[in-house]
Amino acid sequence: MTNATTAQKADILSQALPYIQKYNNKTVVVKYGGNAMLDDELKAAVMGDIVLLSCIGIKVVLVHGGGPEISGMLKKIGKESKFINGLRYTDEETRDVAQMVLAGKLNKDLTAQINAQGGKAVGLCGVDGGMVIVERKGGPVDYGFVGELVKVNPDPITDLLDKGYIPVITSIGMDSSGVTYNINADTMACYVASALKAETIILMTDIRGLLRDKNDETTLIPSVTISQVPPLIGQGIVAGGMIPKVECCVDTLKAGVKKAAIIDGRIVHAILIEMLSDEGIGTMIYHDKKEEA
Ligand SMILES: Nc1ncnc2c1ncn2[C@@H]1O[C@H](COP(=O)(O)OP(=O)(O)O)[C@@H](O)[C@H]1O
Ligand SMILES: CC(=O)N[C@@H](CCC(=O)OP(=O)(O)O)C(=O)O
Repeated sequence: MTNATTAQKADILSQALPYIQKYNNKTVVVKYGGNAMLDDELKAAVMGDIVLLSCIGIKVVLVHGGGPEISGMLKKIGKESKFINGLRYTDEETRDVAQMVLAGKLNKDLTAQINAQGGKAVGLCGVDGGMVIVERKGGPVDYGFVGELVKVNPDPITDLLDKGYIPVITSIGMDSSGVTYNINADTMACYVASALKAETIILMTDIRGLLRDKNDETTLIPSVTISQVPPLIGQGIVAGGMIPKVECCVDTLKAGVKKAAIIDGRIVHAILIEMLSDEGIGTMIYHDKKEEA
């Protein structure tokens, strides 16, 4: 589009009007993380898109992870990362590293980038304002200091949104006695979007979307319904880090979020294409009966 004439640019802008109207004053949760967050140029473009969405009256909440950066820091201190079902096994030292990397480094870097591009961002994690209360994740597998939801207090987020700020939230929570926990960032995005009853949740990742064969990008599944998800996991088609993503989409839809999509964060302006055009990219997850909310 660099060679577009002024008239073409005006035309594209005017085509975005219905979408701008559709999302005006609505809450949209964007999850960003993984390898899609490692490229500085791409990261700056994503933060620019977030600022743009905020400027056109959309209440954007950015939830971010930083798994590769946590793994990198653990490696520096001589610790190997271990994942079970897409979740990091988090001993106490790993929890401390995750907290430092996510809440200390990445949250402030992303907040700074948005502010530098003219946005008004405030960086938080689930501990701030007692926003995300969790307990140690139960079940047959011990994940260590991985948190599972007890409750979300969305007030700090809605207060910021009402004042025109962009909340930038990372995936550390606390229990009722003040112990902090590591949370998968997709799961955190689900907690936040569900509590806010957001219009849409968009998960940006480093792959085209949900694939029938994860090694073949031509096998993109453009849409699935909630009831099609468990068999996809059961048959091993959805595995690893894709599990918390699809589960996040299903849980948010069940909580009343209208639209959930997994999109390719490596595509420049992927969020704008997804939100402000008819060109759905990636995979959309729907309710079984309602094709489009
Ligand atoms: N069916 C599938 N379709 C797409 N990706 C899949 C699938 N099953 C497993 N994956 C893996 O899930 C990864 C995305 O999860 P993850 O690496 O945790 O993302 P992020 O770091 O962006 O949160 C993909 O890169 C891919 O390797
Ligand atoms: C429990 C758990 O797995 N926590 C994640 C939190 C970060 C994350 O999810 O980051 P991405 O979105 O970049 O993958 C972790 O430690 O890697």
